[in-house]
Amino acid sequence: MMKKEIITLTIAGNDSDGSAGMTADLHSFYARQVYGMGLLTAAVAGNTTGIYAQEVMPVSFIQKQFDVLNDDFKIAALKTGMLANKEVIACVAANLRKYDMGKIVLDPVIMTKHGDTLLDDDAYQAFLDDLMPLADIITPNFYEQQKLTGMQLDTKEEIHRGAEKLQKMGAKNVLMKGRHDNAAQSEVTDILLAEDGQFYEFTKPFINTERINGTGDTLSAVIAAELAKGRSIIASVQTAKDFTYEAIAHPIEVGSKYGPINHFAAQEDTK
Ligand SMILES: Nc1ncnc2c1ncn2[C@@H]1O[C@H](COP(=O)(O)OP(=O)(O)O)[C@@H](O)[C@H]1O
Ligand SMILES: Cc1ncc(COP(=O)(O)O)c(N)n1
Repeated sequence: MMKKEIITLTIAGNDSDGSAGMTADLHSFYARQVYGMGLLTAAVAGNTTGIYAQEVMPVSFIQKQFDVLNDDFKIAALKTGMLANKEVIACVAANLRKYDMGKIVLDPVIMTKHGDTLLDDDAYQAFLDDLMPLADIITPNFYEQQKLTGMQLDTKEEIHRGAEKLQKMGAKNVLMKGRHDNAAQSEVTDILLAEDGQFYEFTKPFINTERINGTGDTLSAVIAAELAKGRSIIASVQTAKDFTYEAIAHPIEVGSKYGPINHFAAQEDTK
């Protein structure tokens, strides 16, 4: 009998150098053995030194991708990445309400590691109002946590309060990714506020490297892949944290500056 594949979707921008965005998501889906599909919202012209141009897809084209995918496939889980502006957010939110596309992982992509902006300033409110209530899990990094909560989150207590604020806005589970900007730190701890109101910590050693393009995409894509398989939030986050760590820990030589992470090694080393 033919094997029925588990379909996982990324709704994201493509980064031409393959380090981040849709390409990193598809690498991650493949490595976690789910069938990956890509609904394109935007494309950026980038390499390991930066992003030099970006184009947003017309909303009518994004709508068409939602319609044709839902006509033909049963999607088990999805993640969102670069959504660019409030018109794209409105389109994505309307379709996530219209179609049942399984579990929803919201990765609030705002800025790249080089400091290039991937979401308009006037789109945060739409993100909070229209998308947060639909999320099974949201995965903000340290910078995005401050932007979305409007709070300064330095201590663990403050991070807990910030996570509770995001959960009250509608996200069922909130994963507050840890800081990794201090060369002297020994660990990176991500804090999950789960649906049951409990906090869980996921800790790995800190790796002092500039080759971390696509870490956030990889983490959220693996969470989506594992949720698509029917695993729990906690098990999915644990696998995603382990996978992303292995991918950072085995550097590969691609490009001259802020390189990508290693999905090949992570595939072999993550259970
Ligand atoms: N230098 C690092 N050493 C170890 N883990 C890291 C490092 N950088 C990021 N991570 C981990 O990678 C995952 C993605 O986090 P992050 O890089 O903050 O996301 P983003 O790409 O959205 O900024 C998290 O689990 C985080 O803990
Ligand atoms: C098109 C696109 N989407 C998302 C990211 C975020 O990348 P990261 O995972 O490093 O935060 C990116 N750099 N480019």
